[in-house]
Amino acid sequence: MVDSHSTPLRGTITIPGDKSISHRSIIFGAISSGTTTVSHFLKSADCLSTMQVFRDLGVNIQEDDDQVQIKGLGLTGLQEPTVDLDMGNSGTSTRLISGLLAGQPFASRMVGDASLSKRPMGRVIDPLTEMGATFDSDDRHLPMTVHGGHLQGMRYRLPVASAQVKSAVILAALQAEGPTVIEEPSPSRDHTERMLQTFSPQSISRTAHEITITPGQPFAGQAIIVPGDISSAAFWLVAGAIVPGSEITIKNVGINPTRTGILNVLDRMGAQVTQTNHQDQVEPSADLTVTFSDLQPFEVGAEEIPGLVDEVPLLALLAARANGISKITGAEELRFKESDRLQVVTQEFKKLGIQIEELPDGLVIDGRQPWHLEDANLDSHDDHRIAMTLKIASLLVDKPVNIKNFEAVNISYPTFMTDLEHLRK
Ligand SMILES: O=C(O)C1=C[C@@H](OP(=O)(O)O)[C@@H](O)[C@H](O)C1
Ligand SMILES: C=C(OP(=O)(O)O)C(=O)O
Repeated sequence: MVDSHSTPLRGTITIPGDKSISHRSIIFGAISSGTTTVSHFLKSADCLSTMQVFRDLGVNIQEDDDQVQIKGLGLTGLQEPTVDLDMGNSGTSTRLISGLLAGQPFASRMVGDASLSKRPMGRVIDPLTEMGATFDSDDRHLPMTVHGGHLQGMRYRLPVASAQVKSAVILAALQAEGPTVIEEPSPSRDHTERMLQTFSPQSISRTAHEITITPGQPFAGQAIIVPGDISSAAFWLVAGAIVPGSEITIKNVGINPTRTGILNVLDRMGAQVTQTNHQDQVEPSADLTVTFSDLQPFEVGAEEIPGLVDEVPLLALLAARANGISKITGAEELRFKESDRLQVVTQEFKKLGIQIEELPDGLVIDGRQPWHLEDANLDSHDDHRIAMTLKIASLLVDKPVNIKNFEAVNISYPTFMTDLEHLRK
């Protein structure tokens, strides 16, 4: 697609529902008794993959605009699939559903697209095997068949701070014999824990560093309202902070503290972001308003990465507009996402003339150097977050640029361009 120099972004938008919470609402709805209704469900390709997988496991799911109704079958009511379970592009679907299927009395074969088939699955195969499931896989990648087993509870310390791995172990532990205790090296997003607390409060207890799962408890269907996705809001928070003259309000954004790392970094940079209209249901939310401001450089290290893991490409863009050298380290996990996001951000930002250096575990960016467009053919590498980051970057380029496979935005934010057009008016 072709773009030209942009005007300030001004106005108010309501962004789509949170991707992580939308996936989990289907999973917990499916394994509960009774009906679960989900409002403001994210109808993006990733969440539709999760929805189709549960239909293939025999669950009745009805859709009406952004409302979804799930008729739960309980933990023992899922049916053996007669087709391959297609996870599309979604790491979250694959890893969380692997945990659930690890305890089911049948075999399920999971497949995915080219990008997902390159992503590591050993991180769920190892703990789930330790609990009693068995896996056939292509060198610990998709396609992968999980043979559900009779699971035993265990004590497990996560080797990486990953909400997907933690959630896979939680979903398996609900079906195990005896309790499971999970220790986290540093806190990752806790949507699974909060949802479990809502659907089945007796199943979970937690302290600052440990989660204990008690199997065999009842699950009751719920009415879930999904807040806006802070990882989608982040594109507008960054756009508002870097495009001169901008002021953007984003309504009803999820501000779970395990997800708000981007707000902390913006604050340290001197960006102006205000919060109003706080709500607190299963997940806290607020309206966020950002205004253009001068930005100071920042440093982000390993301990902050889990709270902003999907926002690292956007942090690189913020750094490229800051008045100094910024450094991101401890981010090697970025190499295992839809693309190698450290390598791809470096490659694509260099085309914009941004001073960026790739580290084994991060990035160094000098925002003081003016940008010079060196190559107008940008490439999303089929990665939704790269596509949207490059689109926001292109707002500051006064020549047309192309973004190859921009359609990747459909993975998490199908209405991204509609919201951009609204803010440009
Ligand atoms: O649990 C989740 O919903 C997610 C966890 C994160 O992945 P990791 O668990 O691999 O860090 C994140 O990058 C992904 O977009 C969504
Ligand atoms: C990494 C992401 O998602 P997933 O792991 O579910 O593919 C993402 O949305 O940036």
